[in-house]
Amino acid sequence: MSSADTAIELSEVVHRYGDVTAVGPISLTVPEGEFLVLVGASGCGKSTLLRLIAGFEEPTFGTVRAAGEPPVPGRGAGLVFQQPRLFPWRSVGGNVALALKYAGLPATPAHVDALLARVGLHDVARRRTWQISGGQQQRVAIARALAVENPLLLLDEPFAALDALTRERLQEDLRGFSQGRTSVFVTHSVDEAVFLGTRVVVLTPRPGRIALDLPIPLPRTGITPDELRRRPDFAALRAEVGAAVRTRSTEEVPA
Ligand SMILES: Nc1ncnc2c1ncn2[C@@H]1O[C@H](COP(=O)(O)OP(=O)(O)OP(=O)(O)O)[C@@H](O)[C@H]1O
Repeated sequence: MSSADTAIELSEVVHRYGDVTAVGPISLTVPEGEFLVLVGASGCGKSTLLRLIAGFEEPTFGTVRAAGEPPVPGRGAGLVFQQPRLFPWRSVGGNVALALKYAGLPATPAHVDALLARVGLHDVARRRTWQISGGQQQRVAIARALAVENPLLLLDEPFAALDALTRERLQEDLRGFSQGRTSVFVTHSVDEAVFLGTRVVVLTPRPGRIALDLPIPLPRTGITPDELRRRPDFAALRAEVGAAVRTRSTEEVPA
């Protein structure tokens, strides 16, 4: 693969917090346009890996490259967390406008409206963030992440705090928002991983290493979520990922 096709490259990455080795060694190449999902037991280092890719952490050993360069926090990547982390003193549109400004882009009402329309929020730009639902707040967080031009989307359990129906709807829509972009998504949910990912990586318990690296060759268009979930190959992939998560969760891996 040429480096032009590589969005993210981790080479022999180890990350330690003091004496605790949280991650690694991990080597991983993520091609452009891939939707990579990281799954694993609590504390196995998924968020640490995402923070390394975002440039919020520096690896103790090894190298991390995003678009061929060491990642710079706040540049080139849009982040979405479990909590929407919106500014309550700003309107919905004001939150998106701030992200556009921060990305060095014009924060005109037309730009803001276009981003909100992309995440299905056509008519809430003037509302305060507490006047919209939790699912809508998370859509604003996604719009804000999409404000960066051609962003790498880094999502850390973004739907974990939502009710099941809202979560399903957002999963479905995220498949659309992320089309043509590179995404890395962290979750505990095996079903969510197989539904969203074009590739699923299961991590071992701490220190997080790759236990399973599985391509997900399921159709992404022209099929309803219900049809997709009813396919035998969806069930088979879910079983394979589930087995890897359970196996690795019960083994003792020394720190
Ligand atoms: N800032 C920190 N200082 C010290 N230890 C940390 C720090 N952040 C994370 N850790 C430890 O590193 C390990 C990996 O944490 P991390 O949050 O990356 O795991 P995770 O897989 O995302 O967990 P969860 O699924 O519970 O969110 C854990 O043992 C955690 O306690």
